[in-house]
Amino acid sequence: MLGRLNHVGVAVPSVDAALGRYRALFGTDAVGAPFDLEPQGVRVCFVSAGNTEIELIAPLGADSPLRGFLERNPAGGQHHVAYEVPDVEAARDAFAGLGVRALGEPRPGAHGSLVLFLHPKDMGGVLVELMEPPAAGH
Ligand SMILES: CC[C@H](C(=O)O)C(=O)SCCNC(=O)CCNC(=O)[C@H](O)C(C)(C)COP(=O)(O)OP(=O)(O)OC[C@H]1O[C@@H](n2cnc3c(N)ncnc32)[C@H](O)[C@@H]1OP(=O)(O)O
Ligand SMILES: [Co+2]
Repeated sequence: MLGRLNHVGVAVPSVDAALGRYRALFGTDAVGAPFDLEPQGVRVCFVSAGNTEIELIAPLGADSPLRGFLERNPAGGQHHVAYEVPDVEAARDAFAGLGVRALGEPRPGAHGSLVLFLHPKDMGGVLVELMEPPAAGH
């Protein structure tokens, strides 16, 4: 049901403040440029980690889905894992058949392709992001 691990989401209080640490950990060239994804309520920066990526995310706006997580974990922490699936809606239906709840509707994510989240309480305590493979160049 799940394909390649695309990224690991790491919540931080401030993406921009975290960049120095990630440049030291992975090298300057591995760290992309931060950008705002307002419809998803997050500021994002991707860090290349060889066979996958780290997605640094910080809250953007009062209704950000990260607010509760950062209240519980003020220093930040590992937030979600994102797996590629060929068709997000088909995957949602397959998971629904297993009793796994989707959170909201499919929406364009940080790579421009459709993403959808599965409830951590139905996934062994892990917030799982389903994402369609990004187009070349994303
Ligand atoms: C889309 C852009 C980008 C991309 O890759 O393209 C992103 O990845 S953006 C990532 C941010 N967006 C989201 O996370 C959207 C989906 N998330 C949500 O809808 C909420 O964050 C939700 C419902 C997972 C959690 O909401 P909230 O923090 O308000 O907490 P709740 O009280 O409703 O939590 C219920 C229950 O779940 C546990 N929980 C919460 N977050 C996580 C987590 N990240 N990992 C594991 N478990 C989590 C929480 O502790 C509660 O447990 P309980 O035992 O009931 O206390
Ligand atoms: Co993500």
